Amino acid sequence: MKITILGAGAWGTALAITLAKRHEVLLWGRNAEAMQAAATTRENTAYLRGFALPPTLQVSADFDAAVGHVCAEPEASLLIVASSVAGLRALSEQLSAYPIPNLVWLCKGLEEQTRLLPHQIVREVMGNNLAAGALSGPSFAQEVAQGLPCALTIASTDDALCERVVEAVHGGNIRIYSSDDLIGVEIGGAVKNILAIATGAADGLKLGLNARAALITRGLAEISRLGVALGGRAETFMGLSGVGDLILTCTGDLSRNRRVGLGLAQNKKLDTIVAELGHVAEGVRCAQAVRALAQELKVDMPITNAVAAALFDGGSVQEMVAQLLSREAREENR
Ligand SMILES: NC(=O)C1=CN([C@@H]2O[C@H](COP(=O)(O)OP(=O)(O)OC[C@H]3O[C@@H](n4cnc5c(N)ncnc54)[C@H](O)[C@@H]3O)[C@@H](O)[C@H]2O)C=CC1
Ligand SMILES: O=C(CO)COP(=O)(O)O
Repeated sequence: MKITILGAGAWGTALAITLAKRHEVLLWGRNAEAMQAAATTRENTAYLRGFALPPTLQVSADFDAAVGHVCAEPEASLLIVASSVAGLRALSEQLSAYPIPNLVWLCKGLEEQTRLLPHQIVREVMGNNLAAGALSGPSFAQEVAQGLPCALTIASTDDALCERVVEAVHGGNIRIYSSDDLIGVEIGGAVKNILAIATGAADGLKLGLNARAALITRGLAEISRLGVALGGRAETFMGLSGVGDLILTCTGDLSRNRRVGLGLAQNKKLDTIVAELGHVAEGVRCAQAVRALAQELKVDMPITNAVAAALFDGGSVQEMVAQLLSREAREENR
């Protein structure tokens, strides 16, 4: 199969390395100099240092050639957008000029200004008729690049697209499950990043494993409440893109979002933490949007609110913890 991956960040590069073992893969990045260097040194030093790009993997900064790679054979190709949420709209607009056969995106979050989920951005720009979906689930780029086992969910209402993604990605050490609950899968992927910031902060403050378990569990309740209010299905949040990715991101030190929380606990400034990461932390970008959406829908999301306050309202993580602990007692399942 011919596969183009648009976006040569950590995740796009890791997936390209993996899929190039089985398919004709082209990895596109917008920085021509960096792509030229990656093509020559066979390493993406800016985003995924230490992992060799397979000799068969094509690397390019030529957008037209990258999209042409998959448009020529629509029956045997897949286009994957691996940018951050912030880049999805611009890339969708660029793609509108091409006869795209099918499209998958990997980003997790809400668009900051519009509060839209990735599938809503794609539909707004490219219309409803495109075969499209989100590939999500617990998947640290570095582990996937190493070839370690991983399970993901492809979410789309288009069965043929799900089959195409299974054909392209399932196999070796990667398992792909399908779901038609796009809202549920995308809400799980977006909100877990905010909860990973909270858990990183709690761990950084050395609040203990009990606190960590409580945050993850009550975080799952927040994801589920918001997701159901938006039309997602409760069972989705018990799956890979819900509790699966939540556990990974809250507990794994490879998580950039968790590292934001750890940095806040050291009283570092948010700007400094983000600059040191060198990668996107989507939880920072969408915490305000999720807080506003929850308020609008009257969904109770105290952990999300506390994280947004610590990030943007001048609060400290110590205050965040105090605020959460001072809440009144309540029934667990309401
Ligand atoms: N790194 C990981 O382990 C995983 C990341 N994700 C998600 O995938 C998305 C990308 O993550 P990473 O690759 O890790 O981020 P990264 O920070 O390593 O790279 C971000 C990529 O997005 C590109 N980008 C940003 N704005 C763009 C624009 N306007 N036009 C074109 N490209 C643009 C950057 O050039 C870069 O290639 C995020 O939404 C992240 O939450 C999902 C699963 C795993
Ligand atoms: O989504 C991820 C793993 O599934 C990566 O999480 P971070 O963006 O926090 O590193």
